[in-house]
Amino acid sequence: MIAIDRVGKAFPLKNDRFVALDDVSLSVAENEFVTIVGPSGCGKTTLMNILAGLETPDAGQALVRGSKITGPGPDRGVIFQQYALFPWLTVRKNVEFGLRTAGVPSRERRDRAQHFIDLVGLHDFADALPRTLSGGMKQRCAIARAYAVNPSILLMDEPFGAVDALTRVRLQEQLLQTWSQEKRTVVFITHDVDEAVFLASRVVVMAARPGRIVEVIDVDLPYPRTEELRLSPAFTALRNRVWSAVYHQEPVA
Ligand SMILES: Nc1ncnc2c1ncn2[C@@H]1O[C@H](COP(=O)(O)OP(=O)(O)OP(=O)(O)O)[C@@H](O)[C@H]1O
Repeated sequence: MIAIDRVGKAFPLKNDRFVALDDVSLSVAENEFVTIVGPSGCGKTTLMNILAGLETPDAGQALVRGSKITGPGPDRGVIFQQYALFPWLTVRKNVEFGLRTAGVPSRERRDRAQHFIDLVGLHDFADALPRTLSGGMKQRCAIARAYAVNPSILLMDEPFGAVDALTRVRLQEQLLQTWSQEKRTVVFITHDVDEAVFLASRVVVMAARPGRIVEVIDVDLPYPRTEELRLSPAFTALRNRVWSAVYHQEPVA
């Protein structure tokens, strides 16, 4: 579905260049949920921007279904940490927004928006303005909006970074519930090791200087993922493994 093939990206520094990504290769299967975790500056956002079509690699290429990514496209929905909702539009109008620009007729627009508003549990807030919603609700609205245009890929960059710990756990469970009902290929970036393991079927661990993949860890735990599972020894063992891979990285000589 997604193929990242020996991608490299450098940014110019004053008298030097900063290698944000060095020889990064990764394949993501259709409807797979992959998380990317790593320390600050390891190139996670740069990689996401390449997949979103907002940056181009200097070396290698990124492909979706065999076609090179050359720009943003409706096959990929992007969700950032900032909620990026239009403050003057209601939840419903925010969710309908992408459908309107895609020229979907109003009846279908309304039905599709309602479906995804219900799916993320915002039915009672469909006509509310974003400022009246909590951070978690805003992010659920952003997820509904991304889903509504029916992308086959969801690219999520620290989407739950701005909410409190308890809300974050709820949002993770809610996202998995949405995903299990409407499967998509998901690439999800996070700093949070627990989040990375809880959500994914594979965790990609990156390191900095240069930005690269150091390990890909299979999360061999069944879905649906429950609170019980989060407290299980199997989860803890995997979490500890990912933690070590992230926090005991050897700098490259
Ligand atoms: N447009 C740019 N120009 C110069 N340097 C850049 C640019 N974009 C990113 N970088 C540098 O590339 C490195 C990787 O950045 P990136 O945002 O991809 O890392 P990250 O892993 O997402 O970090 P964080 O977790 O802190 O968001 C950083 O050191 C950053 O300073």
